[in-house]
Amino acid sequence: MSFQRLTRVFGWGKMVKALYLGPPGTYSHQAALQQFDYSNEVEYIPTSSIPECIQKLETDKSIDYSVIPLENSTNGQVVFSYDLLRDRMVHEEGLNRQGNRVIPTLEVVGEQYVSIAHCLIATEPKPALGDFSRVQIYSHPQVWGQVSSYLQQLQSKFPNTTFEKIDSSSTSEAVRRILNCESKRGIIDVAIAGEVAAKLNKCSVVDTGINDVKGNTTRFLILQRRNHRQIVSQSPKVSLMTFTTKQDDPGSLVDVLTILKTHGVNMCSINSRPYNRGKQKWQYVFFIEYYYQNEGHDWDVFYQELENLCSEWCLWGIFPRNANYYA
Ligand SMILES: O=C(O)C(=O)C[C@]1(C(=O)O)C=C[C@@H](O)C=C1
Repeated sequence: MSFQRLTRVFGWGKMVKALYLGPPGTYSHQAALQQFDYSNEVEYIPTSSIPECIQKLETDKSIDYSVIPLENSTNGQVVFSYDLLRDRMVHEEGLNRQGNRVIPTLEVVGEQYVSIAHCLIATEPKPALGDFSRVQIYSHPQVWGQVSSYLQQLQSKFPNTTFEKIDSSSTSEAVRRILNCESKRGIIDVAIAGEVAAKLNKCSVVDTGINDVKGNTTRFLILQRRNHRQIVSQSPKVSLMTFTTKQDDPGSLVDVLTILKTHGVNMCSINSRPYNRGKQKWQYVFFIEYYYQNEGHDWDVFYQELENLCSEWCLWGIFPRNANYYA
């Protein structure tokens, strides 16, 4: 949605405030910039964690949007984000419920796709990694599954060096951390992040294009507080829904998915996350996305059939399919 349209939604001149996983230079930062056309009329506010992106949007009425990573094309779900949505359907106290339907405080209004080009980053231009007994590599935990081959190659290249992965709250935070590490004999601190994070922190890019898979892409969701105003868009629209099945009987999931089939609704993704309902283990919240064809479709009947088969269900939003989905 263009920034001009945003100002129409919010009234001319109101500064739009958008949260992202910071500090500046993260891929989440890139996603926020893409969403708002790099406009300098938007205040991009870094947070220290993905949960903070959601919690602040829910509680601070001055915040308009939040951008969170949802999944990566190489190593799948960003479980931190999935679990935030899951918990807002099944675990939150005082849920706003209408029957089995949960009406969350937030809604999904958009998506962004960011090309992930990881680099190995150091505080010096060409460190001789093999000269160190230990290389401490900092990055966001989601990154390790995107560079596993590269890390194996490093270990093969320097068999006498120990490579240790250290989780950071984000890729750009990882770069900041190596700037603040005190030097220890025989140990070097490096980070894996994007080139922008290296430049913003005046660090050196030691290796580029270290993703296991070329075209590595992370998908982000754009959320706002639910304002009941449906921002209609021309492009194909996608609905994101979470649900749990009433029964554990064989076919209970199929029965729910059959509702989509009988209504001719095209599902484009399905995921699940575990949750514990009381003492029962191995219960799942399902996440489905489907194309929202609203030409004269009787969605009320569709929702009523879901109501009959689901213990909880939650429509998180109907939002435009970003053209980069097809890239
Ligand atoms: O740390 C960042 O730069 C983020 O934006 C987070 C995140 C993620 O959680 O997946 C985003 C894109 C990449 O997959 C790596 C990390």
